[in-house]
Amino acid sequence: MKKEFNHNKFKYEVVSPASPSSLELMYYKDYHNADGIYLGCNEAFAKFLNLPMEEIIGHTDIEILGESTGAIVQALDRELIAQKIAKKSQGWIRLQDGSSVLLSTSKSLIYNAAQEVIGLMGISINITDSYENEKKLKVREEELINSNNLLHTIINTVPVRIFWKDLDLNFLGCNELFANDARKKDESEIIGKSDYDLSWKNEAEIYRADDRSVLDSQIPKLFFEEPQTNSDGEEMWLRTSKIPLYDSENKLFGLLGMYENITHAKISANKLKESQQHLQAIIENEPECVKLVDPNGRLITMNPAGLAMLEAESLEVAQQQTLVNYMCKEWRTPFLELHQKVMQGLNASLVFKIKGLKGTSRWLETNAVPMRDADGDITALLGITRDITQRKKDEENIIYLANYDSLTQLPNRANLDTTLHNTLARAKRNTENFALMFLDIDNFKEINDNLGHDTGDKLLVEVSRCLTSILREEDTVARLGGDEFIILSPNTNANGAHEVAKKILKEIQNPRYIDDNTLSVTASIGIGIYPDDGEDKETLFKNADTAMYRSKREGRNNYSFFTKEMQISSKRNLELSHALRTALNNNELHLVYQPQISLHNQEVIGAETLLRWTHPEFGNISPAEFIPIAENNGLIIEIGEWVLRSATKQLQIWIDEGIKPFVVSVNLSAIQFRHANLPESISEILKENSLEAKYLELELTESVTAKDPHQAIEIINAINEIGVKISIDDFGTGYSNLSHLKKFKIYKLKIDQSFVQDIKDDQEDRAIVSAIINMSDALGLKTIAEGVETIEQLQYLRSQGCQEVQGYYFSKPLVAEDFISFIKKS
Ligand SMILES: Nc1nc2c(ncn2[C@@H]2O[C@@H]3COP(=O)(O)O[C@H]4[C@@H](O)[C@H](n5cnc6c(=O)[nH]c(N)nc65)O[C@@H]4COP(=O)(O)O[C@H]3[C@H]2O)c(=O)[nH]1
Repeated sequence: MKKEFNHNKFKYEVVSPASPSSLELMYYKDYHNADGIYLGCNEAFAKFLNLPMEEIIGHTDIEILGESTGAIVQALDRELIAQKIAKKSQGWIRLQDGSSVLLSTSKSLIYNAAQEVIGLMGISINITDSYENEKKLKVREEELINSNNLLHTIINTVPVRIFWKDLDLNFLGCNELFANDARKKDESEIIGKSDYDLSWKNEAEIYRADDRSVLDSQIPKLFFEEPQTNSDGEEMWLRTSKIPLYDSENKLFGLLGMYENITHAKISANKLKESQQHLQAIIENEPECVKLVDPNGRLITMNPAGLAMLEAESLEVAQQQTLVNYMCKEWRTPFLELHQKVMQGLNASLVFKIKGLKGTSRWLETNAVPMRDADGDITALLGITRDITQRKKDEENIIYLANYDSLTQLPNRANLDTTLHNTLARAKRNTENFALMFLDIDNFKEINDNLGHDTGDKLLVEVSRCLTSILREEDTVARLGGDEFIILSPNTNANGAHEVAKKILKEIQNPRYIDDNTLSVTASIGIGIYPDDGEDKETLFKNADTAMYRSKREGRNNYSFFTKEMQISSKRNLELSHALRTALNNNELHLVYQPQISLHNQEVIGAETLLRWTHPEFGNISPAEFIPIAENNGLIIEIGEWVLRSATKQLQIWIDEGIKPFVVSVNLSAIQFRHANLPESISEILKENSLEAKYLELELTESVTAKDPHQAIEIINAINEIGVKISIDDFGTGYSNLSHLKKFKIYKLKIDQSFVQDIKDDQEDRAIVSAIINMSDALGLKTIAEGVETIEQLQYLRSQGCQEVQGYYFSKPLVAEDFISFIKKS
């Protein structure tokens, strides 16, 4: 049977006293039977469950809280009842609306008189909110701890010294690095101390002044550099920032200071600055231009030497135009190419010409390299530029000197060679003619010798001017040296050359007033025409030269074209010249002797020695042909000596053989005559052959003595001193000066055979012969006539008082044996 529960009483006694607290949930349940029917609860409980009282009282937990929560509550209740203990517990329960609440519950058991548990009373407090608050608080606390830890870690990890001070400038805290700098264990030894208490006492006042200024102004002072002395007395450099500190109410309570030790950086920076200054000083004083040009070709900077080259008073003035505008036009593109090359990372150099702001032109040579930033990107062109104007001038001068004749400023041989080379190439290409002329001023040596080299030089300059003015622009006049000029006339045939040569001969004769002398000169010209007279440089040169000699031979003041006949003769000349070199050794030379007869008694009084050359291939070659060749190739000295030696030797042999001594005359070439040791050589030869000097006579042509009469007198005197006689050959053909003739110690004049030949018919020749004999007589000289072939000639000569003769009339030149027979016969 169900035991009735006096719930009204219970309600009064148990629920009421607790009811003042609206937070406490009170209830009691009947557990007389096991279902735990609610017998009562307070308003708060009903409100908590959001149920009217009548839906609670008389109902079980399963009915009120639902199957699962109700069963759990009932199980807990039953556990208490079984254990017969009251219990305070906390636990979540899930309400019918799905929400969960945390209840702090105290449950007490209700006994009947028989001490049997008949019910249970519970008081619960909904602590869900306080639990949540507590949880949030805990999270915040943890966050705070974490951020504190983080801050602490940061403060002690960053490589920056950090400290903070109060308004009295005492330390409130610091990081480990700061404590370390102050040689303290940690911040505990810093807190409360001032800068005066730390190792940087000396700087304390500076720091505090900074602190005060930050606190007074409440304006942060950032990144300033200041010194510090550490406890070891070493000076350090700091980069410091100081910031005012505010509390949560925005009230200033101190300052935060941070600094980095920048001693190393400072030293490096100082060193860098120092070396930069050093470098700057070098660049400023560098005599070469140092410049930086940006990628767009604008001048970034330039040293004074560079500004001077641009004739700019300052960098700003120089920067008013882009650098390329200073270049002379033809150098702008190469300069832009150089700039581009450097901007692509290559080194480059260039020689170019600029015009400065004041108009001065300069040659410059630049070496340019790319300048890169820390990332390796090219930011500018660095150029070192030197002024090479003088070098260029020198080079031009050298090129000029190498190509132009310094006296006349005409192209020289080297220059002519190049021009000739080009003219040849063009003429070949276009099948054109051109003329090459050799021009030699007639008797220039006499002008030089008589009027002096200065006058000679001035004359050459005048002649050069004359030639240049006559010729076309495309013609070239070159001076080869001395009085030799070359005229190169492109696109000119023989007719054209003919006109040019005529014009030159006419104009060159114009009188010129030089150094108080009025000079009128003539010239001899030789002309070669391409391609007829030579298809290459050498042949043309040679042939024009040959033609020029023809002009000379033909009396000067004229021009000659090169001819086939000259070509043959020049070929033969060349061959003979070669053959002559071996003639002596091959015994191809021998002497013949032509008797000289006294008209007084018809006796042989002498012999003229004449040279003969018999070549195995060319046969007998006339001395008139080979002597000039020997003179040209220099063999005349050797051959002349051989003649002298052989003739004197032969005479001595004859004398030794008992022949009555007579005089042998030997022809002396002009070259032999002027050879330095002629007198010594004659003495030696005479000595060698033990011949008395009086038996030797030397024949000189008139021209030999005419060339340099003063020198000729000296040589003749020296020969006379040895005792050797001298006669003048071919007299009458040259330009002998009678006054000079008197001074020469000669003893005989030889009348040239050209006068003798026509004596019979030519009145003029007769007059000349007669005049020579008379003059010779007057000067106390003997006369001999050569080339006497007829009795008429002989008679005339005798009638005029000529003393000696030689010629075919008496005998041809004879070999030694025949000559001796001739003597013996006569
Ligand atoms: N028509 C004609 N000719 C006659 C007559 N009598 C002599 N002759 C030639 O006339 C030339 C005279 O010699 P030259 O006037 O000294 O002219 C010489 C002389 O200048 C030069 N010569 C010859 N031998 C020597 C030498 O050993 N040394 C040098 N330097 N010159 C030489 O060569 C020239 C020519 O010599 P050659 O041919 O031997 O010619 C010789 C001689 O053979 C004559 O009655 N009628």
